[in-house]
Amino acid sequence: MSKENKSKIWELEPENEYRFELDAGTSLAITLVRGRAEIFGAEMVERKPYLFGSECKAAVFTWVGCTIEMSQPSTDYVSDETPMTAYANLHIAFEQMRVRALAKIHGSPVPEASSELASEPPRVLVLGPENSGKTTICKILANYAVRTGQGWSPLLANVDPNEGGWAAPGALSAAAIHGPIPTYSPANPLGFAATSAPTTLASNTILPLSYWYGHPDAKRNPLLMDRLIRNLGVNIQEKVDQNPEGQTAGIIVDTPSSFASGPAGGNDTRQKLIKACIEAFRINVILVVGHEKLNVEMQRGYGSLLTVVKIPKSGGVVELDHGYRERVHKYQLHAYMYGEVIQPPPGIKAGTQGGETLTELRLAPSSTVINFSDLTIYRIGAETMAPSSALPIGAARVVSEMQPVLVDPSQPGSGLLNSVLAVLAPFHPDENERYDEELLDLTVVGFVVVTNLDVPHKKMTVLSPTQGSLVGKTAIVGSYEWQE
Ligand SMILES: Nc1ncnc2c1ncn2[C@@H]1O[C@H](COP(=O)(O)OP(=O)(O)OP(=O)(O)O)[C@@H](O)[C@H]1O
Repeated sequence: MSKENKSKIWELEPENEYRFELDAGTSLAITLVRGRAEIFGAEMVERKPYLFGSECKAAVFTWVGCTIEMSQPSTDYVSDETPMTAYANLHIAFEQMRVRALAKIHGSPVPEASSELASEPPRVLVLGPENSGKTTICKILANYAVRTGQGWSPLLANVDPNEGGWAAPGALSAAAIHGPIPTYSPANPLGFAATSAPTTLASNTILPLSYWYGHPDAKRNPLLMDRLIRNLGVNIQEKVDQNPEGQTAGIIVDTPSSFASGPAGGNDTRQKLIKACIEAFRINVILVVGHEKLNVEMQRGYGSLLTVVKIPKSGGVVELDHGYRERVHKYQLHAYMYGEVIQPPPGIKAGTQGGETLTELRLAPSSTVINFSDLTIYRIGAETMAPSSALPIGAARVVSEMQPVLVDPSQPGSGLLNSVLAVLAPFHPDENERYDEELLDLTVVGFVVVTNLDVPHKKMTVLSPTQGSLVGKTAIVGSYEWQE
């Protein structure tokens, strides 16, 4: 049998979903042969092979029925039980909020609404336990909004540092979504970002705003999480104030699963972080994915101020274990540096990744040797091996959670080798506007990885996706490491 003959045709009934999971090192191509279909809300174009790789797990859903053809997947099945109707109804409710919000700004008659809240742009917080499909729901809702043809560009904010989003894992970020978000690899879960390759843009590139938290677990440094969430909120609010009309599409916020699990009660860390999100993004709708206790807790805490809706979890969501998540972080950093080009499976000649042709997605990072003194590196809050002279005057060895501590690359145990560093935007040019913790409020301009430390010569080698000079720049190191 020729390799081409291994492809398989599936006929999907209306409202059915074809689900698949790929093993490491394999790729898959799916072609829509007839009918209409979508991948997490992004419509497929007929007769175009869509490639998937890097252990992608996803689904092709159809409202009206379709025929799809695919090359050999690892695990696959069709389900006729999906929560898509519930998600579509949510989208319709949000759409009405957008239309009313826009009418209000234009001074046009506002269609009847049951409450004052319903005439505001939807500002949605998605909460749920691990593997409940939160990120996927955010993607579906954003994709349905851009698909309406009304010109909406909803903001998508990712406050789950474990997710990666458009930047490196460890970042919190937000971006305006102008076109459908493709799903083809967990290395780019929220679509193509321009952060690593401003000159090699895919047509549907996203320009995110990012802050660096630096660790996978939101509870490791809740004070820093709180501050960065509020920074994102302030930044977004500035944009809303400049262009209220452009922001009627609203915002959708994806959260870490740790926000959903833990003891109830107002003083709990996760409660504080949920509150930080609600305040920072001026949330008016909370979606709780398949979690009765959390739903009741949110109803009690916020039900009188905003709308709390419990929504079903999809049976298709895959349980992701720790090993998989670590591999995904590697894929993400590799894709950040080199781009990601999925090799088509045997028999497929030309494929697309989320509708983009492959050649545009390959990058060439640069490896540069710099002096230790060229780049100033800090670690936030953690005790480091820095000499006491590097600590702020009067500070004891125990440092506060928010204290930026200078890292000396020449000290043994600096922890810099193979570390991911977030390079920050410059400090305020006016000395009088500077303040102690300004570092925490600077956005990320890019990421580099320390690939070699030459202590005797006080030099280090860094891998960077762009050629830009690092001299005089400031960077933060967290707990992420990467080796090719
Ligand atoms: N209907 C589906 N069919 C197949 N795979 C799916 C489906 N829905 C989600 N998935 C996959 O399941 C995995 C987990 O989903 P997702 O990332 O949305 O969950 P999450 O709740 O955000 O996870 P986390 O615990 O990281 O916060 C992802 O790989 C996603 O692509």
